[in-house]
Amino acid sequence: MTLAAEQLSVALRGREVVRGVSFTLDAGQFVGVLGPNGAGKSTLIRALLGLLPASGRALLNGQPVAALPRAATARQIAYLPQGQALHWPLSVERLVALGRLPHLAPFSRLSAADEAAVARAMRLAEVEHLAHRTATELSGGERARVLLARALAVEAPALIADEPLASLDPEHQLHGMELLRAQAHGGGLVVAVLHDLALAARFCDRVLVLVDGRLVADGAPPTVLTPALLEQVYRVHARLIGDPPVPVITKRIIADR
Ligand SMILES: Nc1ncnc2c1ncn2[C@@H]1O[C@H](COP(=O)(O)OP(=O)(O)OP(=O)(O)O)[C@@H](O)[C@H]1O
Repeated sequence: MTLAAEQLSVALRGREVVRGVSFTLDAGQFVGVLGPNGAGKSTLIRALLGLLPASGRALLNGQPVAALPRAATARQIAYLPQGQALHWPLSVERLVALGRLPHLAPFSRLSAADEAAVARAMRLAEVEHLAHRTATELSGGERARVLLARALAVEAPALIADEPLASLDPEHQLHGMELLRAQAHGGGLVVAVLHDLALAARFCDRVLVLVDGRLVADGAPPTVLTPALLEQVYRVHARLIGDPPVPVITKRIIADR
């Protein structure tokens, strides 16, 4: 499994928000996508998935994503969008089972293998105890973990998660990162948009940093997440602690006016 961007650019309402981004991501990697609010991370991901018109190319195993049938892409890449709202009062188990849709023929029922994938995903995401709850009645963090389970239930070779840690408590953030890393190190490709730099440094194999739509850094966290880069990118001071080094944000840089 490889996922690549070749000079990928996206304009929204006439403004270029992703600008000439190129990289190749391989199976076995846990890749963090970092950058300030509005940098273009979600837009880049949606363009990679072929969900937005873009110039340049997004390539899945060397094939242009834009030319692939949507169902084929959905079987290859599970997508967990940012902050998804739930509208239907489905049980959690049925919501997670929606992750199997890309594998099902129209109007067909879940096979035993589909049921097993749903059970596996719920176990991995530690949401089995929520199975019979109504999804619209979950807390924000519970909902986030159930939606992660739905993405895991796809059992796709790649998983792209847009801010999967948002609204998770510290224990579940750690569990989420362990789970995503295990998926990658088990042979998958995992890409996650993250704002927690310390967790990205601890868990990711590689980080991509976007600023104003451009890819400004790409590499292993210790080489990328230096205090100098964090000053430039996020306008914060940071200290590195531990080995491997993990950045701790200490204060904002207030520009002189
Ligand atoms: N539908 C849209 N129409 C016009 N502009 C948009 C649209 N969606 C996003 N944008 C703009 O594109 C830029 C990039 O947005 P994007 O959501 O990709 O950023 P992001 O890096 O994911 O941010 P965040 O960390 O805040 O989630 C932002 O300036 C945003 O306001």
